[in-house]
Amino acid sequence: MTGTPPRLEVRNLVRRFDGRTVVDDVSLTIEAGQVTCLLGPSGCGKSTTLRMIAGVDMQDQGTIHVDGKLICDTVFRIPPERRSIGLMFQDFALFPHLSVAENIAFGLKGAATARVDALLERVSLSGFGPKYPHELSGGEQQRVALARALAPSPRILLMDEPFSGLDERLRDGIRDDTLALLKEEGTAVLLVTHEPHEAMRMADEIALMRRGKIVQQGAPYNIYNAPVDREAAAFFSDINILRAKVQGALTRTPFGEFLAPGVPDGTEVEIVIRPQHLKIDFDRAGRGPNPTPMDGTAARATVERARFMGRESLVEFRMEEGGEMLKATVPAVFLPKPGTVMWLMIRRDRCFVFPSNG
Ligand SMILES: Nc1ncnc2c1ncn2[C@@H]1O[C@H](COP(=O)(O)OP(=O)(O)OP(=O)(O)O)[C@@H](O)[C@H]1O
Repeated sequence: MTGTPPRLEVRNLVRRFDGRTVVDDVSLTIEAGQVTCLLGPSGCGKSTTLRMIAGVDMQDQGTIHVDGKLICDTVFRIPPERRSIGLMFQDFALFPHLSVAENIAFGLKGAATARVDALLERVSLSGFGPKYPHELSGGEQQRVALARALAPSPRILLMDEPFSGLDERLRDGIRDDTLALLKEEGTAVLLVTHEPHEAMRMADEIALMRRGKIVQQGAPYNIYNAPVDREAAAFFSDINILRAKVQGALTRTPFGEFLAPGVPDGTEVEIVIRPQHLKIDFDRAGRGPNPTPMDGTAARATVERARFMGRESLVEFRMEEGGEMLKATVPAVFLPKPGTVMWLMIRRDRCFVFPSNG
């Protein structure tokens, strides 16, 4: 790799309000042309992190660098308007008394017409320049806000829940269009969201945040398929949990043994299984499918409930051994009658074993 510094580098940011640590030692780097999603539940400190990077709030500890240059520590501080950082918020915050063209030109110096026209065309709003924000639909306002944020070609764009004000059915299309434009512009983007689906759709990298800390960071595939703990797994989908005790670095379940290396004997562990990783097979006169190394042992279970969810069916089973309830999703119409005996297997490579949190 070349020695080019990252576009944005945040090191060890801490922010306290009334003695409570709301952002707790957050570090992040974002490269040019990369979209990073700061993902976490409401109140975990995402917006506060963004506000410090924007310069509208100040950290109690830590540093922020852009292209290797210090823009803020606890003593030195470049004001927000000189950071070359663009902002886009949930409510779009367009100036109501300015036309669309004036809104987009707002952060530009000198002759701006060519850039405004090019951006209007790029967001499919050619001819909308003289209109006013109140004359636009939510989706059109979003595109104007995006064009305005990108007009001065900021080094970094910070986006705080930029799609949450939009009609659910329009959101995915708008997300895709927005992503395409962000990639063309080559800006480094930090996007705050509480929606895993949005992060999976938009992000090159996800930083998963919880109670002020980044608990895991990586490509969406890795975050989904190698979660650091049960909470991280549960943030992305419904999960099933099987509890079992460890004996000799192994734990026994109805689905066979699982490795639990380094876990002391007698410790309770949780085996986490996503509903789509349960495989269902029919009972053949009391016999089930033969075990494979990938799927391990099959276990008998009885259907308790089956519901059609539109894209998939959700089937709830009670395990014969142990009596635990497990949910399975099937990508089709599959509605077995309650009481039906079936066999379940699990994708062993997609299960996670974590020490029990009690
Ligand atoms: N100026 C402030 N004074 C006191 N407490 C604050 C202030 N700003 C934020 N907080 C608190 O800090 C915590 C984190 O807030 P923040 O807005 O960063 O979370 P968030 O993850 O962005 O959540 P949301 O998505 O709900 O906005 C919250 O408990 C909030 O009440």
